[in-house]
Amino acid sequence: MSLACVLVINCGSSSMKFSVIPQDADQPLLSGLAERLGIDHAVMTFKDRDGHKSTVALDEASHQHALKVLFAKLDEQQLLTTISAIGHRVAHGGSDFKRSVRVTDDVIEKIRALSALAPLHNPANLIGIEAARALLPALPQIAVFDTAFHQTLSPAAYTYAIPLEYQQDYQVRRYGFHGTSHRYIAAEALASLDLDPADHGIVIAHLGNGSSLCAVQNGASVDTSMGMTPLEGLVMGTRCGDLDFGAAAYLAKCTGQTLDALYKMVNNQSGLMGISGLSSDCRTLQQARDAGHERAALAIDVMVHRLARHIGGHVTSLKRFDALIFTGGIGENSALIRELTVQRLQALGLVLDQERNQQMFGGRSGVISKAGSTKIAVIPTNEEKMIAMDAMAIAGTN
Ligand SMILES: Nc1ncnc2c1ncn2[C@@H]1O[C@H](COP(=O)(O)OP(=O)(O)O)[C@@H](O)[C@H]1O
Ligand SMILES: CC(=O)OP(=O)(O)O
Ligand SMILES: [Mg+2]
Repeated sequence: MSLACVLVINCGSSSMKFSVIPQDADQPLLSGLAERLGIDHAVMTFKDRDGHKSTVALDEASHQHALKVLFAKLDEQQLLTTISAIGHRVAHGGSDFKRSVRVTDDVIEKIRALSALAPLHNPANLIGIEAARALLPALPQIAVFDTAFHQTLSPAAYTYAIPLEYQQDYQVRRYGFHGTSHRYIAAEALASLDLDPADHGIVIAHLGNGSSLCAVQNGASVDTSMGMTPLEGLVMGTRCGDLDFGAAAYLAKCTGQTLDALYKMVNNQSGLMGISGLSSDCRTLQQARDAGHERAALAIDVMVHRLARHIGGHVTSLKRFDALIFTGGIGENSALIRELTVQRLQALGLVLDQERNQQMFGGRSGVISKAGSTKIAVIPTNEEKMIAMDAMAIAGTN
């Protein structure tokens, strides 16, 4: 085994995920997560190649400090010298970035300029890039954008129906997110579902804390549910997804809240959390629903209703419909959400195999539809692997 590894860094608003991936193997040598950054009681969890976990408290709840602790750990485990490139997840690449790129001063400035379009994500991504640059200045850094895979959307799919000047002057349009995950799943599906590379159509449901759908025609994204920001579309952990702008304007008038306050409300206090009043976590809500918690049950119903409705919409953006694929923490693990969703899709010819559905969790992959149905499958996503592959390709050729 060659020792060359890619360090993958995914800085979220309050977390930092990382993974050390060898060039010639799938399994990370070390991976983990720093949580509660910017809040308090921040902790960092490491998982070694055998799956053993250890957790340390962070003295300082910042991304910079979390990166320092990570680099100290890499040094202690003699992994630091194996790293030959660093790959970063960047949420918003706007119209500037159609593919992954090597980070330069100019790239950093463009990512900074796009921060207004992804205020929860891009500033955190930049902290990761700048801290890694300061700590390991000699290594090539590669930015991998959530938006890049959706650059194939047609104007019909990305244009909002407001005066076109706003798109021309302010780049207000649909960009879409989770593209690294959708790209990975689209490639995996080709082989595992035996699709014709030149003639296929699939809908991917990436359901995690943030959730989005993607319609993929012959390997290219043709439609997606997230918009100019990662707020639009499906019901998520704390994000409301689609909301009538009229309702927001009415609320602003009735409650006297500013636009900023309402923007925080729809991003941070809505979705599953807002409806249930209990939690943003799907697992917690499923347990509460089983115990008779009415608002938890309503939150799940609303999420599933929106999901099925959008899947139907995304099918209309395809020329043919070969498969519905579930991925992400909820999509990969929740037999209940998959069952409730597919129940609503009978008109599309989707029929679930109950037994197979129940067996699909914890990283398993397979078809969960009955014979004769349009295929339904679960495929675990791997954004880190995709980021590592891009980083290796770009670092190796530059
Ligand atoms: N067994 C499970 N059943 C239902 N939901 C689950 C299960 N395991 C994880 N989830 C849900 O997955 C979501 C997190 O998804 P994930 O993709 O890991 O998040 P992130 O977007 O932060 O990467 C949470 O809502 C969590 O409750
Ligand atoms: C873009 C987005 O929603 O990302 P996440 O799922 O990490 O919040
Ligand atoms: Mg996610």
